[in-house]
Amino acid sequence: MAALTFWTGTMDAGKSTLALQTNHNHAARGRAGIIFVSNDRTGTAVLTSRLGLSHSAVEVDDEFSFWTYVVDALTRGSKVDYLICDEAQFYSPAQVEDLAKIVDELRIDVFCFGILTDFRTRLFPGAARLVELADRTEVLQVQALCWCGRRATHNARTENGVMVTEGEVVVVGDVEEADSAQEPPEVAYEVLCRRHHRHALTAARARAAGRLAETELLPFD
Ligand SMILES: Nc1ncnc2c1ncn2[C@@H]1O[C@H](COP(=O)(O)OP(=O)(O)O)[C@@H](O)[C@H]1O
Ligand SMILES: Cc1cn([C@H]2C[C@H](O)[C@@H](COP(=O)(O)O)O2)c(=O)[nH]c1=O
Repeated sequence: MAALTFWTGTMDAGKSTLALQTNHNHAARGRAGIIFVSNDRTGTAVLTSRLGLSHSAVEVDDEFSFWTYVVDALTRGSKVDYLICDEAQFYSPAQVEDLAKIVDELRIDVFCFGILTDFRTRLFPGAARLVELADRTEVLQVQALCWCGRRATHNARTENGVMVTEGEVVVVGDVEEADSAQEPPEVAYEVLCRRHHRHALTAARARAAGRLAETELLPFD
């Protein structure tokens, strides 16, 4: 039975890696899949993992219709057994509804990967619709860690090294450890536990305050 599965986790949790592994495992058994992505941080129409793997993909923009794309492919005689959908938080609710329709009406497996919440801790509309519609929502087992050692649950955005909680929701970027010897990046992300997100206490701020050496850091729980 086809299913809509949503794999989620913070930034840097391994979602794109799992997306590529999922594609590899299904393709290795002769199943035919299509890979979709939206706004990958390395460019257009490519799905990349920080572990170094990458794969060409179909770029999903605001106008894109999953339904039309897949029905066209089937009409042309292509076999489609599954879809891999990365950066799914950027899809619109209507696009997510199309994915559910593809599962139900065309009996194609859909595997989605994306973060749940933005830098303000609010759900992305696409991720919210996925949680509402998915047959299964799974959290990645690999834990991204806050600088304090707790499980990272939130994505923080920094601008010139300072954590911000206001701004455009979509700003493509990477997790980057600010190097004290260099200018901090204009925009970067850092994963934090809830407490340190609430306190806007990034690794750089903690280091500056001498907190990293204190009891805050250990024990890991
Ligand atoms: N040099 C490295 N050695 C081992 N693992 C790494 C290395 N660099 C990154 N990773 C792993 O890659 C993960 C990020 O994978 P990626 O698929 O790009 O994440 P996501 O799509 O969730 O943002 C990190 O959580 C880490 O486990
Ligand atoms: C929190 C947050 C993230 N983004 C962007 C930054 C990255 O380009 C992607 C997440 O990619 P990853 O593969 O999960 O690391 O999302 C954003 O635009 N707005 C945000 O609030």
